[in-house]
Amino acid sequence: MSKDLNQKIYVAGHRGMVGSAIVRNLQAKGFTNIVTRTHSELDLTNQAAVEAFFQTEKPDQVYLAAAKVGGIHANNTFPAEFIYQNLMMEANVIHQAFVSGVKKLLFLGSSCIYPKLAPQPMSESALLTGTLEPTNEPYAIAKIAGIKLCESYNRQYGQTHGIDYRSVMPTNLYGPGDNYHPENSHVIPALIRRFHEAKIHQYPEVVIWGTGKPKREFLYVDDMAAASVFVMDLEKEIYESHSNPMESHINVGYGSDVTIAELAREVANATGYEGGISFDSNKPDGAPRKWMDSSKLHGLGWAPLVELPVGLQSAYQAYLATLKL
Ligand SMILES: NC(=O)C1=CN([C@@H]2O[C@H](COP(=O)(O)OP(=O)(O)OC[C@H]3O[C@@H](n4cnc5c(N)ncnc54)[C@H](OP(=O)(O)O)[C@@H]3O)[C@@H](O)[C@H]2O)C=CC1
Ligand SMILES: C[C@H]1O[C@H](OP(=O)(O)OP(=O)(O)OC[C@H]2O[C@@H](n3cnc4c(=O)[nH]c(N)nc43)[C@H](O)[C@@H]2O)[C@@H](O)[C@@H](O)C1=O
Repeated sequence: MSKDLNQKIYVAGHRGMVGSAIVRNLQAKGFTNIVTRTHSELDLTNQAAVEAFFQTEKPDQVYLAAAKVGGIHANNTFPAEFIYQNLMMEANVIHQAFVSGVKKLLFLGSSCIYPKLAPQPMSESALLTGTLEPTNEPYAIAKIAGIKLCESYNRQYGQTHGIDYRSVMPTNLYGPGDNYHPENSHVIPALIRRFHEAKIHQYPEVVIWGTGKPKREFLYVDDMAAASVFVMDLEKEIYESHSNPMESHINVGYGSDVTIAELAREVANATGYEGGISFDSNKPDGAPRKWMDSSKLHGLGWAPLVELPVGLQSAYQAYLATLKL
């Protein structure tokens, strides 16, 4: 692990759920030179602005946790924004990082890069072996492009310029800093909000989108941040001993998954809601299952710490805190 606590680290997306957790993790480890810009200070889709930023700041390391992010409905409703903004942010940041001399970069992708019907659990080698889930194909294509940008810059310039750009593929994430929008968020923040409101207003029933049968694997955001810093800081020889240059991304999962119906009962428990639960099968289910094979990362020595019921309690407390702001 790198011991230089003064190296300049740019965390792109530092006000987002994952970016803010990465900043917390780095600060707890004693890193003192963390560079950040809000979206309004630096629009990462703007090539000239990104070039000027990198030429001025010349960071040593980059965590690329900025992205256009949303749940199944947002992905399905705004496909142009998801593909365009993510492609632009990735191309601008990865290229300008390279041009300005950044040696180490970590790109955050997503488990939706894998085919809709990939064998479970999904290993890194499942990439580009089948058709994607249609509700988030544009976002997934952009995330695959991010992986390929990192791989291509490593292949062409790794030896000559000493660069080492890595990609982590997170499973579905949740925790403090999440987006609680009623339609555009992911399932956990959506259900925390819906169950909380149902408890307060004593609604007899909460409606869950889809059939409740899809399975998802959920990882607490501070575990994701820890995994990101772990992968960034792994010695090159150790990282490469577990990866193939043509398959340089690495999965970050929790280890087990639950059905959406089981999740709904967990969220009801976490929020203290005692009414009924029903399912609206007119809403999309999305991928039937997205269970990650995280054995590569576990083999390198990383494991998650936060179990789902504990993480949901913490996420609920974080949601309640947002209501007092
Ligand atoms: N949440 C999840 O379940 C999962 C997330 N991921 C990936 O993890 C990463 C982080 O996601 P998460 O923290 O949840 O997302 P958030 O939406 O919480 O944060 C995204 C961040 O990106 C910033 N951002 C978006 N567009 C721009 C832009 N044009 N210029 C500058 N900054 C921009 C946002 O700033 P602002 O808010 O000001 O717009 C925000 O700080 C993403 O790459 C995402 O794809 C992967 C799998 C699952
Ligand atoms: C992280 C991942 O996130 C997205 O994919 P997804 O895994 O389908 O994520 P989701 O959290 O939105 O839904 C998970 C499941 O839950 C069900 N569900 C029930 N009720 C609600 C609900 O109220 N809101 C939401 N959003 N889903 C609900 C929903 O129908 C689905 O079956 C990608 O687009 C892509 O962005 C990506 O990478």
